[in-house]
Amino acid sequence: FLSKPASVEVLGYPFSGGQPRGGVDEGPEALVKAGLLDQLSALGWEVKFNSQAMNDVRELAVQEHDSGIGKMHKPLAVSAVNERVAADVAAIQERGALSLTLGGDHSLGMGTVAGTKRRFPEAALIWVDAHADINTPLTTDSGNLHGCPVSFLLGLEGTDVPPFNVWLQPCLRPEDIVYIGLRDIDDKEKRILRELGIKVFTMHDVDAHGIGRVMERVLAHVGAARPIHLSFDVDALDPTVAPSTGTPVRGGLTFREGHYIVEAIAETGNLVAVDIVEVNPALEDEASAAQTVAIGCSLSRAALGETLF
Ligand SMILES: N[C@@H](CSCCS(N)(=O)=O)C(=O)O
Ligand SMILES: [Mn+2]
Ligand SMILES: [Mn+2]
Ligand SMILES: [Mn+2]
Repeated sequence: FLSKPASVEVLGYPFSGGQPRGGVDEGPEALVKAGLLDQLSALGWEVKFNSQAMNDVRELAVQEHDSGIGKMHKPLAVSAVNERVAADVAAIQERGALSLTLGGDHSLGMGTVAGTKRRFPEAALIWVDAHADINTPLTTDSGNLHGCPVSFLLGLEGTDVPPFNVWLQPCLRPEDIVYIGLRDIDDKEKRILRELGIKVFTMHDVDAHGIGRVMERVLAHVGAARPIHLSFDVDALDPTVAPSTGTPVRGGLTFREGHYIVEAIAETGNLVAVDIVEVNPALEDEASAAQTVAIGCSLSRAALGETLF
């Protein structure tokens, strides 16, 4: 699906409005400072970094009178930022490049996936996460919109609200999405997942079958000839592996399981978009932050084809 020679356009969105913890907006800068762009060039990719988008989002993130609509926190900021994200990602893919989005919190998935779906309506979505991020404005308890992007993409009840519905139309079908790594799902989210028959591989499945078999099943569900959007929340990894993230949950993916997921997807040659989100360099100690940033870089390299041999 990508024109050759392969070029990757990197978007860094310093956005934290989908959740309450400061620092996740420092994720993009930390990943770039760690040398990610040079690392991707070293893999042979033509790399472009959109620093203008990074600065624009800092402004879009500040919205007046952004007190919640219903229970939602900062809906105006989340909507304004993601409207821009969708346009940026779609434009990158119109140019035949792969889009790599560095977060920032996972509410950015609303924009990145909407952008991919404009260019590739048939795209599949692989959501690697400890959480399902499928709460709606009506089911959320926290009001944090980083727990809701998938419901907006599906157009579930309660998501057809301004300002989101000004720019976002439902663009994802339940059969388009596959989850890997789930282990902290709210009761109302479980009901949604079951009612929609969404494909879910929890940590229990990873334990039972091993990551190799799980990926065979994930890719069989996706199908061999479909563009793939990978949205990777680093909290899918075990907190001992990626400690600096806002909502850590014990019992996560090992370093190798996380990388194998990405390697197996990269191997298909069908990857058109990657999100690496929820890296929060302000959390825990400096060593933990450096470790988490380094893993964000290595997952990005794996997505762009870096292999062990
Ligand atoms: N389900 C919870 C937690 S959501 C965690 C969001 S993320 N993007 O996975 O960190 C909620 O809705 O607040
Ligand atoms: Mn998430
Ligand atoms: Mn998560
Ligand atoms: Mn999180």
